[in-house]
Amino acid sequence: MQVDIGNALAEVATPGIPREALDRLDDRVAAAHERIEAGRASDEHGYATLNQPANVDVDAIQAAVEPFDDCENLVNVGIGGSALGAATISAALDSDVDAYYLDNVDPKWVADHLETIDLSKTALNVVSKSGMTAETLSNFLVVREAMEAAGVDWTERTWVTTGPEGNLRDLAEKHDLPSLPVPDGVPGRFSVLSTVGLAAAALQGHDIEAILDGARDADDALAPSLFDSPAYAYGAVNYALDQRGAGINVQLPYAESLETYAEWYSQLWAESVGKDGVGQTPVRALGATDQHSQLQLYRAGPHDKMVTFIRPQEREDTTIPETDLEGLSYLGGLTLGELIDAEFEATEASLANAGLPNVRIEIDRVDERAIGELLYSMEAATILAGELYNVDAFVQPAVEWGKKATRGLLGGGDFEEADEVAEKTELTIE
Ligand SMILES: O=P(O)(O)OC[C@H]1O[C@H](O)[C@H](O)[C@@H](O)[C@@H]1O
Repeated sequence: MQVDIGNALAEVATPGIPREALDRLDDRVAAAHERIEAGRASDEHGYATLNQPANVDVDAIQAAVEPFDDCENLVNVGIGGSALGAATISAALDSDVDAYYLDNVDPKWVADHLETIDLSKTALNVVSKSGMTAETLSNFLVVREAMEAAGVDWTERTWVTTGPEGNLRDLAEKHDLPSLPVPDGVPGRFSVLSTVGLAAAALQGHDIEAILDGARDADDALAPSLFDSPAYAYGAVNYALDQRGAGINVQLPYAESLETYAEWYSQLWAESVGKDGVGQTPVRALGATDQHSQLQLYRAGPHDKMVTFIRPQEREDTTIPETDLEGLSYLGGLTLGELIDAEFEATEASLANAGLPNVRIEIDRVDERAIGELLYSMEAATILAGELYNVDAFVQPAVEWGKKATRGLLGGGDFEEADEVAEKTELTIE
Protein backbone atom coordinates (compact mmCIF):
# COMPACT_ATOMS: atom_id res chain seq x y z
CA MET A 1 0.00 0.00 0.00
CA GLN A 2 1.23 3.46 -0.84
CA VAL A 3 0.16 6.77 0.67
CA ASP A 4 1.01 9.90 -1.31
CA ILE A 5 0.64 13.04 0.81
CA GLY A 6 2.14 15.48 -1.69
CA ASN A 7 -1.14 17.23 -2.43
CA ALA A 8 -1.69 17.89 1.26
CA LEU A 9 1.37 20.12 1.55
CA ALA A 10 1.06 23.89 1.93
CA GLU A 11 2.68 24.59 -1.47
CA VAL A 12 -0.34 22.93 -3.09
CA ALA A 13 -3.23 23.22 -0.73
CA THR A 14 -5.18 25.66 1.40
CA PRO A 15 -5.35 24.50 4.10
CA GLY A 16 -2.13 22.58 3.66
CA ILE A 17 0.69 21.48 5.92
CA PRO A 18 3.99 23.40 5.77
CA ARG A 19 6.89 21.02 5.43
CA GLU A 20 8.45 22.28 8.72
CA ALA A 21 5.19 21.57 10.55
CA LEU A 22 5.32 18.02 9.26
CA ASP A 23 8.88 17.68 10.55
CA ARG A 24 7.80 18.95 13.98
CA LEU A 25 4.81 16.61 13.99
CA ASP A 26 7.16 13.73 13.28
CA ASP A 27 8.63 14.06 16.79
CA ARG A 28 5.13 13.54 18.17
CA VAL A 29 4.64 10.57 15.85
CA ALA A 30 7.80 8.98 17.24
CA ALA A 31 6.56 9.47 20.82
CA ALA A 32 3.12 8.13 19.89
CA HIS A 33 4.66 5.09 18.24
CA GLU A 34 6.58 4.36 21.43
CA ARG A 35 3.36 4.64 23.46
CA ILE A 36 1.52 2.36 21.01
CA GLU A 37 4.29 -0.23 21.12
CA ALA A 38 4.27 -0.19 24.95
CA GLY A 39 0.51 -0.69 24.89
CA ARG A 40 0.89 -3.58 22.49
CA ALA A 41 3.60 -5.18 24.60
CA SER A 42 1.19 -5.47 27.53
CA ASP A 43 -1.87 -6.22 25.38
CA GLU A 44 -3.50 -3.11 26.77
CA HIS A 45 -7.13 -2.44 25.89
CA GLY A 46 -7.32 -1.04 22.36
CA TYR A 47 -3.63 -1.31 21.58
CA ALA A 48 -4.13 -5.11 21.57
CA THR A 49 -5.89 -4.55 18.23
CA LEU A 50 -2.55 -4.29 16.50
CA ASN A 51 -1.51 -7.70 17.84
CA GLN A 52 -4.48 -9.46 16.27
CA PRO A 53 -2.76 -10.69 13.10
CA ALA A 54 -0.29 -12.59 15.26
CA ASN A 55 -2.94 -13.88 17.66
CA VAL A 56 -5.87 -14.98 15.52
CA ASP A 57 -6.73 -18.66 15.86
CA VAL A 58 -7.34 -19.44 12.19
CA ASP A 59 -8.05 -23.13 12.89
CA ALA A 60 -10.79 -22.24 15.38
CA ILE A 61 -12.41 -19.94 12.82
CA GLN A 62 -12.25 -22.59 10.09
CA ALA A 63 -13.67 -25.19 12.47
CA ALA A 64 -16.53 -22.89 13.46
CA VAL A 65 -17.68 -22.33 9.88
CA GLU A 66 -17.00 -25.86 8.62
CA PRO A 67 -20.46 -27.21 9.60
CA PHE A 68 -21.99 -24.63 7.26
CA ASP A 69 -20.00 -25.49 4.16
CA ASP A 70 -23.21 -26.44 2.31
CA CYS A 71 -24.74 -22.99 2.73
CA GLU A 72 -25.54 -20.67 -0.15
CA ASN A 73 -26.08 -17.56 1.97
CA LEU A 74 -24.60 -15.90 4.99
CA VAL A 75 -26.83 -13.73 7.14
CA ASN A 76 -24.76 -11.67 9.57
CA VAL A 77 -26.87 -10.14 12.31
CA GLY A 78 -24.84 -7.44 14.06
CA ILE A 79 -24.35 -3.69 13.90
CA GLY A 80 -21.47 -1.19 13.89
CA GLY A 81 -18.20 -2.97 14.56
CA SER A 82 -20.06 -6.27 14.51
CA ALA A 83 -21.03 -5.78 10.88
CA LEU A 84 -18.99 -3.22 8.97
CA GLY A 85 -15.61 -4.97 8.95
CA ALA A 86 -17.00 -8.28 7.74
CA ALA A 87 -19.26 -6.42 5.30
CA THR A 88 -16.22 -4.61 3.91
CA ILE A 89 -14.48 -7.88 3.16
CA SER A 90 -17.66 -9.39 1.70
CA ALA A 91 -18.15 -6.39 -0.57
CA ALA A 92 -14.52 -6.34 -1.67
CA LEU A 93 -14.09 -9.99 -2.60
CA ASP A 94 -16.13 -12.24 -4.88
CA SER A 95 -17.71 -15.34 -3.42
CA ASP A 96 -20.23 -18.05 -4.35
CA VAL A 97 -21.84 -17.52 -0.93
CA ASP A 98 -24.05 -14.41 -0.89
CA ALA A 99 -23.68 -12.32 2.24
CA TYR A 100 -26.43 -10.23 3.81
CA TYR A 101 -25.69 -7.86 6.67
CA LEU A 102 -28.78 -7.25 8.77
CA ASP A 103 -27.58 -4.34 10.86
CA ASN A 104 -30.47 -1.92 10.64
CA VAL A 105 -33.90 -2.51 12.14
CA ASP A 106 -35.87 -0.89 9.34
CA PRO A 107 -38.88 -3.25 9.33
CA LYS A 108 -39.55 -3.26 5.58
CA TRP A 109 -35.92 -3.77 4.72
CA VAL A 110 -35.61 -6.69 7.15
CA ALA A 111 -38.88 -8.23 5.93
CA ASP A 112 -37.82 -7.87 2.29
CA HIS A 113 -34.58 -9.70 3.04
CA LEU A 114 -36.34 -12.51 4.81
CA GLU A 115 -38.72 -12.93 1.91
CA THR A 116 -35.95 -13.31 -0.64
CA ILE A 117 -33.31 -15.33 1.23
CA ASP A 118 -33.63 -19.11 1.25
CA LEU A 119 -33.28 -19.66 4.99
CA SER A 120 -32.85 -23.42 4.60
CA LYS A 121 -29.55 -22.76 2.81
CA THR A 122 -28.42 -19.98 5.14
CA ALA A 123 -25.74 -19.81 7.80
CA LEU A 124 -26.69 -17.29 10.46
CA ASN A 125 -23.90 -15.50 12.32
CA VAL A 126 -25.13 -13.46 15.27
CA VAL A 127 -22.40 -11.05 16.29
CA SER A 128 -22.27 -8.75 19.29
CA LYS A 129 -19.28 -7.99 21.47
CA SER A 130 -21.47 -6.92 24.39
CA GLY A 131 -24.16 -9.47 23.61
CA MET A 132 -26.68 -6.81 24.62
CA THR A 133 -27.31 -4.61 21.57
CA ALA A 134 -31.05 -4.09 21.03
CA GLU A 135 -30.93 -3.96 17.21
CA THR A 136 -28.92 -7.16 16.98
CA LEU A 137 -30.96 -9.16 19.45
CA SER A 138 -34.23 -7.97 17.92
CA ASN A 139 -33.14 -8.85 14.40
CA PHE A 140 -31.93 -12.22 15.62
CA LEU A 141 -35.35 -12.95 17.16
CA VAL A 142 -37.04 -11.93 13.91
CA VAL A 143 -34.74 -14.13 11.80
CA ARG A 144 -35.14 -17.03 14.20
CA GLU A 145 -38.91 -16.80 13.97
CA ALA A 146 -38.70 -16.69 10.17
CA MET A 147 -36.52 -19.81 10.20
CA GLU A 148 -38.98 -21.61 12.45
CA ALA A 149 -41.86 -20.58 10.19
CA ALA A 150 -39.94 -21.97 7.20
CA GLY A 151 -39.42 -25.29 9.00
CA VAL A 152 -35.69 -24.70 9.40
CA ASP A 153 -34.00 -25.86 12.60
CA TRP A 154 -32.31 -22.56 13.45
CA THR A 155 -30.01 -24.20 16.01
CA GLU A 156 -28.45 -26.19 13.16
CA ARG A 157 -27.83 -23.09 11.07
CA THR A 158 -26.58 -20.58 13.65
CA TRP A 159 -23.33 -19.69 15.31
CA VAL A 160 -22.65 -16.73 17.55
CA THR A 161 -19.63 -14.49 17.93
CA THR A 162 -19.72 -12.70 21.25
CA GLY A 163 -17.97 -11.79 24.48
CA PRO A 164 -17.89 -13.87 27.67
CA GLU A 165 -21.10 -12.39 29.09
CA GLY A 166 -24.41 -11.00 27.95
CA ASN A 167 -27.70 -12.16 26.48
CA LEU A 168 -26.10 -13.64 23.41
CA ARG A 169 -23.64 -15.72 25.41
CA ASP A 170 -26.56 -16.97 27.55
CA LEU A 171 -28.46 -17.86 24.40
CA ALA A 172 -25.50 -19.79 22.98
CA GLU A 173 -25.20 -21.76 26.19
CA LYS A 174 -28.91 -22.45 26.50
CA HIS A 175 -29.16 -23.84 22.96
CA ASP A 176 -25.69 -25.32 22.82
CA LEU A 177 -24.83 -23.22 19.75
CA PRO A 178 -21.34 -23.16 18.33
CA SER A 179 -19.64 -19.92 19.28
CA LEU A 180 -16.53 -17.90 18.69
CA PRO A 181 -15.11 -15.47 21.25
CA VAL A 182 -14.59 -11.76 20.61
CA PRO A 183 -10.98 -11.21 21.65
CA ASP A 184 -10.21 -9.29 24.83
CA GLY A 185 -8.90 -5.77 24.50
CA VAL A 186 -10.21 -5.25 20.96
CA PRO A 187 -13.00 -2.64 20.66
CA GLY A 188 -15.75 -3.61 18.20
CA ARG A 189 -14.80 -1.12 15.50
CA PHE A 190 -11.21 -2.46 15.59
CA SER A 191 -12.24 -6.12 15.40
CA VAL A 192 -12.32 -6.81 11.67
CA LEU A 193 -9.07 -8.79 11.78
CA SER A 194 -10.40 -11.14 14.46
CA THR A 195 -13.18 -13.72 14.75
CA VAL A 196 -15.63 -10.84 14.22
CA GLY A 197 -14.59 -10.06 10.67
CA LEU A 198 -12.80 -13.21 9.63
CA ALA A 199 -15.39 -15.91 10.32
CA ALA A 200 -17.73 -14.46 7.71
CA ALA A 201 -14.80 -14.23 5.31
CA ALA A 202 -13.87 -17.87 5.95
CA LEU A 203 -17.47 -18.95 5.40
CA GLN A 204 -17.44 -17.14 2.07
CA GLY A 205 -14.36 -19.11 1.08
CA HIS A 206 -11.84 -16.29 1.34
CA ASP A 207 -8.26 -17.00 2.24
CA ILE A 208 -8.10 -15.55 5.74
CA GLU A 209 -4.41 -16.40 6.09
CA ALA A 210 -3.76 -14.12 3.11
CA ILE A 211 -5.82 -11.36 4.75
CA LEU A 212 -3.69 -11.76 7.87
CA ASP A 213 -0.49 -11.83 5.79
CA GLY A 214 -1.46 -8.46 4.36
CA ALA A 215 -2.11 -7.17 7.87
CA ARG A 216 1.29 -8.46 9.00
CA ASP A 217 2.94 -6.62 6.11
CA ALA A 218 1.25 -3.45 7.34
CA ASP A 219 2.41 -4.17 10.89
CA ASP A 220 5.99 -4.60 9.64
CA ALA A 221 5.69 -1.22 7.92
CA LEU A 222 4.92 0.66 11.16
CA ALA A 223 7.91 2.81 12.09
CA PRO A 224 8.67 5.68 14.46
CA SER A 225 8.48 8.23 11.64
CA LEU A 226 5.57 9.24 9.45
CA PHE A 227 8.04 9.50 6.57
CA ASP A 228 8.74 5.77 6.87
CA SER A 229 5.26 4.47 7.58
CA PRO A 230 2.29 4.82 5.19
CA ALA A 231 -0.25 4.16 7.95
CA TYR A 232 1.20 6.75 10.28
CA ALA A 233 1.63 9.22 7.42
CA TYR A 234 -2.11 8.97 6.79
CA GLY A 235 -3.13 9.32 10.45
CA ALA A 236 -0.72 12.21 11.02
CA VAL A 237 -1.72 14.11 7.87
CA ASN A 238 -5.43 13.79 8.69
CA TYR A 239 -4.74 15.18 12.14
CA ALA A 240 -2.52 18.00 10.86
CA LEU A 241 -5.02 19.04 8.18
CA ASP A 242 -7.85 19.00 10.71
CA GLN A 243 -5.80 21.33 12.92
CA ARG A 244 -5.47 23.68 9.95
CA GLY A 245 -9.18 23.75 9.09
CA ALA A 246 -9.86 20.62 7.05
CA GLY A 247 -12.39 19.30 9.54
CA ILE A 248 -13.97 17.02 6.94
CA ASN A 249 -12.28 14.03 5.33
CA VAL A 250 -14.03 12.71 2.22
CA GLN A 251 -13.35 9.04 1.53
CA LEU A 252 -13.39 8.63 -2.23
CA PRO A 253 -12.66 5.07 -3.34
CA TYR A 254 -12.61 4.53 -7.10
CA ALA A 255 -13.97 0.98 -6.92
CA GLU A 256 -17.52 -0.15 -6.21
CA SER A 257 -16.08 -3.04 -4.23
CA LEU A 258 -14.55 -0.55 -1.76
CA GLU A 259 -17.70 1.46 -1.12
CA THR A 260 -18.40 -0.42 2.12
CA TYR A 261 -14.81 0.19 3.18
CA ALA A 262 -15.67 3.88 3.44
CA GLU A 263 -18.48 2.98 5.84
CA TRP A 264 -16.13 0.88 7.95
CA TYR A 265 -13.51 3.63 8.00
CA SER A 266 -16.12 6.19 9.00
CA GLN A 267 -17.12 4.28 12.12
CA LEU A 268 -13.51 3.49 12.97
CA TRP A 269 -12.39 7.09 12.74
CA ALA A 270 -15.50 8.85 14.06
CA GLU A 271 -16.01 6.78 17.19
CA SER A 272 -12.29 6.75 17.93
CA VAL A 273 -11.23 10.38 17.63
CA GLY A 274 -14.58 12.19 17.90
CA LYS A 275 -14.57 13.22 21.54
CA ASP A 276 -13.67 16.00 23.95
CA GLY A 277 -14.67 18.56 21.32
CA VAL A 278 -12.20 17.40 18.67
CA GLY A 279 -12.19 15.10 15.67
CA GLN A 280 -12.31 15.23 11.90
CA THR A 281 -15.61 14.24 10.28
CA PRO A 282 -15.42 11.38 7.77
CA VAL A 283 -17.71 11.58 4.75
CA ARG A 284 -18.49 8.62 2.48
CA ALA A 285 -18.38 9.08 -1.25
CA LEU A 286 -17.66 6.97 -4.34
CA GLY A 287 -15.66 7.65 -7.47
CA ALA A 288 -16.45 8.18 -10.27
CA THR A 289 -20.17 8.46 -9.30
CA ASP A 290 -19.78 11.37 -6.89
CA GLN A 291 -17.82 13.41 -9.42
CA HIS A 292 -21.27 14.00 -10.87
CA SER A 293 -22.78 14.85 -7.53
CA GLN A 294 -20.70 16.19 -4.66
CA LEU A 295 -17.55 17.28 -6.47
CA GLN A 296 -18.89 20.76 -7.15
CA LEU A 297 -18.97 21.43 -3.41
CA TYR A 298 -15.60 19.83 -2.76
CA ARG A 299 -13.87 21.95 -5.37
CA ALA A 300 -15.71 25.23 -5.08
CA GLY A 301 -17.24 25.18 -1.61
CA PRO A 302 -15.56 26.11 1.68
CA HIS A 303 -11.99 24.94 2.10
CA ASP A 304 -12.84 22.88 5.17
CA LYS A 305 -12.20 19.49 3.55
CA MET A 306 -9.56 17.07 2.50
CA VAL A 307 -10.22 14.23 0.08
CA THR A 308 -8.78 10.74 0.37
CA PHE A 309 -8.53 9.06 -3.02
CA ILE A 310 -8.30 5.28 -2.88
CA ARG A 311 -7.79 2.96 -5.81
CA PRO A 312 -6.50 -0.42 -6.81
CA GLN A 313 -3.60 -0.27 -9.28
CA GLU A 314 -4.77 -3.40 -11.09
CA ARG A 315 -8.30 -4.52 -11.83
CA GLU A 316 -10.25 -6.79 -14.14
CA ASP A 317 -11.17 -4.78 -17.17
CA THR A 318 -13.78 -4.39 -19.88
CA THR A 319 -13.18 -2.91 -23.31
CA ILE A 320 -15.45 -0.12 -24.44
CA PRO A 321 -16.82 -1.13 -27.87
CA GLU A 322 -15.84 0.92 -30.90
CA THR A 323 -18.56 3.16 -32.27
CA ASP A 324 -18.99 5.16 -35.44
CA LEU A 325 -20.85 7.89 -33.54
CA GLU A 326 -19.03 11.11 -34.13
CA GLY A 327 -17.77 12.60 -30.89
CA LEU A 328 -17.48 9.27 -29.13
CA SER A 329 -14.56 7.94 -31.12
CA TYR A 330 -12.14 8.91 -28.33
CA LEU A 331 -13.71 6.20 -26.14
CA GLY A 332 -13.52 3.36 -28.69
CA GLY A 333 -10.88 0.78 -27.84
CA LEU A 334 -10.32 2.17 -24.37
CA THR A 335 -11.27 0.13 -21.35
CA LEU A 336 -13.58 1.06 -18.47
CA GLY A 337 -10.52 0.69 -16.24
CA GLU A 338 -8.62 3.25 -18.30
CA LEU A 339 -11.61 5.55 -18.14
CA ILE A 340 -12.01 5.32 -14.35
CA ASP A 341 -8.26 5.82 -13.90
CA ALA A 342 -8.40 8.93 -16.06
CA GLU A 343 -11.34 10.17 -14.01
CA PHE A 344 -9.39 9.50 -10.82
CA GLU A 345 -6.35 11.41 -11.99
CA ALA A 346 -8.33 14.26 -13.47
CA THR A 347 -10.36 14.71 -10.29
CA GLU A 348 -7.26 14.57 -8.13
CA ALA A 349 -5.62 17.22 -10.32
CA SER A 350 -8.79 19.29 -10.33
CA LEU A 351 -8.91 19.40 -6.53
CA ALA A 352 -5.20 20.11 -6.22
CA ASN A 353 -5.57 22.85 -8.81
CA ALA A 354 -8.30 24.42 -6.67
CA GLY A 355 -6.00 24.25 -3.64
CA LEU A 356 -7.89 21.49 -1.87
CA PRO A 357 -5.68 19.06 0.08
CA ASN A 358 -5.89 15.47 -1.00
CA VAL A 359 -4.14 12.24 -0.21
CA ARG A 360 -3.81 9.24 -2.48
CA ILE A 361 -3.93 5.69 -1.15
CA GLU A 362 -3.12 2.95 -3.64
CA ILE A 363 -3.43 -0.76 -3.08
CA ASP A 364 -2.07 -3.31 -5.55
CA ARG A 365 -5.45 -4.83 -6.33
CA VAL A 366 -8.62 -5.71 -4.45
CA ASP A 367 -7.63 -9.10 -3.05
CA GLU A 368 -7.28 -10.72 0.35
CA ARG A 369 -3.76 -9.57 0.99
CA ALA A 370 -4.31 -5.95 -0.01
CA ILE A 371 -7.55 -5.72 1.99
CA GLY A 372 -5.78 -7.04 5.09
CA GLU A 373 -3.02 -4.50 4.60
CA LEU A 374 -5.46 -1.62 4.09
CA LEU A 375 -7.67 -2.46 7.08
CA TYR A 376 -4.74 -2.93 9.43
CA SER A 377 -3.08 0.27 8.21
CA MET A 378 -6.23 2.29 8.85
CA GLU A 379 -6.54 0.83 12.35
CA ALA A 380 -2.96 1.88 13.03
CA ALA A 381 -3.58 5.32 11.48
CA THR A 382 -6.59 5.81 13.74
CA ILE A 383 -4.76 4.70 16.86
CA LEU A 384 -1.92 7.06 16.03
CA ALA A 385 -4.40 9.90 15.49
CA GLY A 386 -5.94 9.18 18.89
CA GLU A 387 -2.50 9.78 20.41
CA LEU A 388 -2.02 13.02 18.47
CA TYR A 389 -5.49 14.32 19.39
CA ASN A 390 -4.77 13.20 22.94
CA VAL A 391 -8.08 11.36 23.28
CA ASP A 392 -8.89 7.82 24.37
CA ALA A 393 -9.48 6.21 20.97
CA PHE A 394 -10.95 3.06 22.47
CA VAL A 395 -14.13 4.28 24.14
CA GLN A 396 -17.37 5.73 22.75
CA PRO A 397 -19.22 7.28 25.72
CA ALA A 398 -21.25 9.62 23.53
CA VAL A 399 -22.99 6.69 21.87
CA GLU A 400 -24.33 5.58 25.23
CA TRP A 401 -26.74 8.52 25.70
CA GLY A 402 -28.80 7.52 22.69
CA LYS A 403 -28.71 3.84 23.58
CA LYS A 404 -29.97 4.57 27.09
CA ALA A 405 -32.62 6.92 25.73
CA THR A 406 -33.90 4.20 23.39
CA ARG A 407 -34.08 1.71 26.21
CA GLY A 408 -35.74 4.31 28.44
CA LEU A 409 -38.39 5.06 25.81
CA LEU A 410 -39.12 1.35 25.49
CA GLY A 411 -39.38 0.90 29.24
CA GLY A 412 -36.21 -1.18 29.26
CA GLY A 413 -34.36 0.76 31.95
CA ASP A 414 -34.12 3.97 33.95
CA PHE A 415 -33.22 7.03 31.97
CA GLU A 416 -32.97 10.23 33.96
CA GLU A 417 -32.94 12.53 30.93
CA ALA A 418 -36.27 11.08 29.64
CA ASP A 419 -37.93 14.51 29.92
CA GLU A 420 -35.29 15.95 27.59
CA VAL A 421 -36.19 13.38 24.94
CA ALA A 422 -39.84 14.32 25.30
CA GLU A 423 -39.06 18.06 25.00
CA LYS A 424 -37.11 17.50 21.81
CA THR A 425 -40.17 15.93 20.21
CA GLU A 426 -42.48 18.87 20.96
CA LEU A 427 -41.62 21.03 17.96
CA THR A 428 -43.60 19.35 15.20
CA ILE A 429 -44.41 21.12 11.96
CA GLU A 430 -47.16 19.61 9.85
O1 LIG B 1 -20.88 -5.55 19.15
P1 LIG B 1 -21.91 -4.86 19.95
O2 LIG B 1 -21.62 -4.92 21.42
O3 LIG B 1 -23.28 -5.36 19.63
O4 LIG B 1 -21.86 -3.34 19.59
C1 LIG B 1 -22.19 -2.85 18.32
C2 LIG B 1 -21.90 -1.37 18.26
O5 LIG B 1 -22.64 -0.78 19.31
C3 LIG B 1 -22.37 0.54 19.73
O6 LIG B 1 -23.26 1.42 19.18
C4 LIG B 1 -20.96 1.01 19.65
O7 LIG B 1 -20.90 2.41 19.58
C5 LIG B 1 -20.22 0.44 18.48
O8 LIG B 1 -18.85 0.72 18.64
C6 LIG B 1 -20.42 -1.06 18.41
O9 LIG B 1 -19.68 -1.56 17.34
